[in-house]
Amino acid sequence: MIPEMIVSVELMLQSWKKYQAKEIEVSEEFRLLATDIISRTAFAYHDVDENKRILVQDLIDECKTFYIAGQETINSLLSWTVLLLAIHTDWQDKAREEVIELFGHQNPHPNDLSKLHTISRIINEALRLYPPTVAFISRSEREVRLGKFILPANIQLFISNLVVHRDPGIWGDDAHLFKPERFSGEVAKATSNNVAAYFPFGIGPRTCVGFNFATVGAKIVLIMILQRYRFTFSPTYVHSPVINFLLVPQHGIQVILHSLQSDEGPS
Ligand code: HEM
Repeated sequence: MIPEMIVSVELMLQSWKKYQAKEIEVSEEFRLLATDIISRTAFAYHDVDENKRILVQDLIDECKTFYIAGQETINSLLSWTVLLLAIHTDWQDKAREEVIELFGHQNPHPNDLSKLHTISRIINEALRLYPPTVAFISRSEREVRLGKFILPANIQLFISNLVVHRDPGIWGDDAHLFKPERFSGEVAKATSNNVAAYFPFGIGPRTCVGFNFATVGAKIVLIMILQRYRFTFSPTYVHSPVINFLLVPQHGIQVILHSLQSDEGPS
């Protein structure tokens, strides 16, 4: 899965060469990238045993689910993360130092992805402030006590992680600020022992099946961008997060790219 992800990112970065020192709208770029990554990874199933092959109708259904659940969520995560790093260039520099220390200018190696502590904290904090899926619905199977409330069986609960993720009672008075260092220890420490207060991928038995795919994918994309570019906030950007099913930037995300190396780029 990782080699296919790397090919997709390389193709995107090839096309970025024409934006050197210019503004680029990354949100649309990441939408196309996410489509390409999912196409290359999820649907290359060609088992020699015909009985094990996926049925065409099942394949179509899986395609719909994965494209809908996966494409825009990854796009949203990458877009907000790039925006936050374009604003907080100190964190961008720290992330790049970590990348260069681990991978130099080579493509990322799967074995070392777990050593990316700074980038993991940045992704966690981006998902806290801008969770792509801001809310989801669960159903109570039986009567249940929730704090001072008794919830009857069979009701639908609208659960918003966005609200909980920004609650100063849990995260402190700086709940609205980008501070990846919150995640330098356990989630329990960041949430004052309310581990269930951080759930960008949902919670419980229906938690997101694409969690690993999305976080590994996001790390690879960020590593490969950071190796090649510094990016800064563009004055044309207008901050307008809107909930259009997912949390998206209404007017896209414009940043300025500054190339860090010759036209050849990393090998
Ligand atoms: C940053 C990226 C992503 C975020 C924030 C995210 C978030 C979520 C959330 C909040 C849920 C609902 C969990 C619940 O109801 O408790 C969910 C479910 C799901 N996600 Fe993701 N997701 C992401 C990426 C992906 C990707 C890449 C895929 C597949 C390629 C995917 C596939 C699914 C599927 C199939 C479900 C339904 C699981 C079920 O109902 O059993 N997601 N996701």
